[in-house]
Amino acid sequence: MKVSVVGAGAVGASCAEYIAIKNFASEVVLLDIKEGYAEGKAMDLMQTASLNGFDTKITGSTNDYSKTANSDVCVITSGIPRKPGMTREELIDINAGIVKTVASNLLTYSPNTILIVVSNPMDTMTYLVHKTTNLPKNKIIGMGGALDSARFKYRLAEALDAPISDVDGMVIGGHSDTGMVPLTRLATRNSVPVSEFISPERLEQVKEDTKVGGATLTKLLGTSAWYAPGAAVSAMVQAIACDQKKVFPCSTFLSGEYGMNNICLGVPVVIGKNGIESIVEITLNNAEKETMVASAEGVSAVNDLLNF
Ligand SMILES: NC(=O)c1ccc[n+]([C@@H]2O[C@H](COP(=O)([O-])OP(=O)(O)OC[C@H]3O[C@@H](n4cnc5c(N)ncnc54)[C@H](O)[C@@H]3O)[C@@H](O)[C@H]2O)c1
Ligand SMILES: O=C(O)C[C@H](O)C(=O)O
Repeated sequence: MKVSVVGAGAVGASCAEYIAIKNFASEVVLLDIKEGYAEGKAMDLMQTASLNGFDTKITGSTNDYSKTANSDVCVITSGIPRKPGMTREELIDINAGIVKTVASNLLTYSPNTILIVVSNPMDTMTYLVHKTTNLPKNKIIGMGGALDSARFKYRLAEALDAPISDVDGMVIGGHSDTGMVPLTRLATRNSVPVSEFISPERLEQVKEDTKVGGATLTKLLGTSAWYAPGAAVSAMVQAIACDQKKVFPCSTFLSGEYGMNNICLGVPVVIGKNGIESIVEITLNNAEKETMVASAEGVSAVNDLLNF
């Protein structure tokens, strides 16, 4: 399995590191536009190999896409991150141009690859890749829900004073401060609904803390987060590499599923060797459906700002 990661910044390097540490890929190519940067990150990471016990070969490239040729999976993390006080949507002008060019360059050398889109505003960037490439929809996957769900579980565990491994939960909808839909009704502690353990008010707080998870970290760090984003991408790449057929909420192009069309939005999907193997349509209650519709309206409004 060969994986290329474009953007050797905070998220790209973290993603490469987690992929290597999990030791399922033979090769990871890091590519960045900044001279020498990806080569430096790759060398630094390779010098952890004997310490961390992995055999994955990590190499770096300054904008030479021939090095990414025949990648099974490509990850797009290139672009600018937000600063405190900004929304992800404010990144659209700069990142749309970068994502469009990067996707096209990657596909020149790896026409059959599976593309994972990370750059923000992620649902709109995923939609842009759909509209500007010929890749089938199962091969374009937006990463947001896996990260948001990990943050949801962190907040649930905190509220329940439980180990994170005891809780389960999922966030669907748009990857934005207002568009996320944490499915509190379906969250469980060891198969028991979390509402058995905490009050409705505390559960509402968990939901709100989850939705602003990225903004909270951006305020603390001065730029957006990278460890959990990198781990989330690596889990998705592993699911493809090992044909795990795991369910992750991912941004995918909807053609009627969940009553939506012509939009990329976070819904549960099965991830395996073909990328998105299937979209899982779960039964939502009316309140959840309404929140999903509002979330989709928010993403569509941002999509409308794209100039293809
Ligand atoms: N979807 C998610 O859940 C999620 C999570 C975290 C970050 N993000 C997004 O990922 C992106 C990257 O975040 P980061 O913290 O790694 O930023 P960063 O600034 O640390 O890294 C971005 C890298 O992209 C490179 N780059 C810019 N233009 C390029 C081009 N045309 N070709 C190749 N490389 C190019 C830059 O040189 C830089 O090294 C941001 O848009 C951020 O908002 C998304
Ligand atoms: O919050 C951000 O801007 C980056 C990313 O989308 C995240 O959720 O960490």
